Amino acid sequence: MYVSHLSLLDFRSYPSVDVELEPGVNAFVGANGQGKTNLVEAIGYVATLGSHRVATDTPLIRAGASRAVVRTRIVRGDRASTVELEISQGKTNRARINRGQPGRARDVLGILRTVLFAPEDLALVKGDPDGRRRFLDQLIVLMVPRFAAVFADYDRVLKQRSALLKSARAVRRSGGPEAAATATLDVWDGRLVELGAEIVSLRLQLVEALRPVVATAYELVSEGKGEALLDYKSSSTEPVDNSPSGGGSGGPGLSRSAPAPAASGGVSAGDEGVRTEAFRGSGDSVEGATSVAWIRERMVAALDAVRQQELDRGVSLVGPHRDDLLLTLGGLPVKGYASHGESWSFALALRMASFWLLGGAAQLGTPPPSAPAFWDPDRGTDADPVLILDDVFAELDARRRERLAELVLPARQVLVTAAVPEDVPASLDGVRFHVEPGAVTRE
Ligand SMILES: Nc1ncnc2c1ncn2[C@@H]1O[C@H](COP(=O)(O)OP(=O)(O)OP(=O)(O)O)[C@@H](O)[C@H]1O
Repeated sequence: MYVSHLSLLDFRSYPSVDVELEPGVNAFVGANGQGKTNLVEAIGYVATLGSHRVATDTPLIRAGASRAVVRTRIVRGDRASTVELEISQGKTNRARINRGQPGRARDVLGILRTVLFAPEDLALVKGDPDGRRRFLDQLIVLMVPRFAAVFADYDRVLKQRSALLKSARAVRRSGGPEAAATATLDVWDGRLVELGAEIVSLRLQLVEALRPVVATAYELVSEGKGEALLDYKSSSTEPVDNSPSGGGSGGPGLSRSAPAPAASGGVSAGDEGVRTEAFRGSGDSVEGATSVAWIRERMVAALDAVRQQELDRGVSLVGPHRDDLLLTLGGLPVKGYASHGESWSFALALRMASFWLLGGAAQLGTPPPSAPAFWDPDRGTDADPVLILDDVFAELDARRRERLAELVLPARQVLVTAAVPEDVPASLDGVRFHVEPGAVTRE
């Protein structure tokens, strides 16, 4: 697929702009702060309904305006769709597809797929677990848009449950009775487990599918220096982390998980908890430990074990919001051990692997990787995502620049931003645009 037209109204620094794009490479070049990232951020927003730079929508609306509009034309095979998104201050965002009636923004998910590389990706490997959870969840929604509702429901339940825990703590501190709050807590626990187990299961399946692809991508990006491994660490089966940010190394408080059921091929979660690494290369044995029913069981037990701690602290300690994607290189954690260059290569490998998994591998002429079990990929119909490389080449040395350029070149469409023309590798030949405040001119 590719984006053939982008039109912005009051989005970031643009009062109004129209850009015709081509399949292949489109490079946006201009000095710092001219609005290059704003353009690709808008395209990424149409695919994910989120920005790679900010967590809320307000900064996306031009200062002084009350709403922003992003309109794109997306070509897939011999079909074209128009998607128009209205981002409003203090109101629900709306979407129009093919100039139809305005509807829910969420309905546009799945029409455009993008994989975006940006300097912010370094935080994906070096930062808090939150970014890595978002990486997994965003990829799941790109594959199966309807799961966006599961994530949204989980967030809502988590908020309600956490508020309840806080008020129970306050009642208790003032010497009041806790019984009413804990009875309501049981109801929220049911919803938390139901939705949480589904999310953990999806993530485990995705990690399983990503693992070999990330290893290959890392080998290609770094030219074979070290083995890149992924592993999923679940708070539902691991000891609870008592640190304020959560998701770090385990601390005391929760008994170790029981072995997986016989249906899982006898794989013991044991000291490893639900660590997908335990299932590497073990064929169908991963199914038992990724089954929603099995995870649900573990989550119920984990919640039971931490109930008192949760009431003491007023915080939800178990569930996918406390999990992490563990990244290791040559047996050592990336965070805290890997060099700057190695961390960068790992981040690039995660994005490259996402691109291949979403269908980009077809362009490379290599066999497509195995899809996660929850996804039935629609390969072969121009499904490969649009690749966005935002300010990435300036961060890489000459060899890795060429390496990355080689890998992305076969993609159906690549959008590149760079402050100076020399930052775009010569092999990425295509259309160039000059960007200056409020205007984008094709060269
Ligand atoms: N909501 C907004 N309203 C008005 N201007 C905004 C808004 N958000 C960002 N800007 C402006 O947009 C500009 C940044 O644009 P952008 O991040 O696209 O720059 P860039 O060309 O990618 O720069 P660099 O090369 O430094 O990464 C800044 O001048 C910033 O003040």
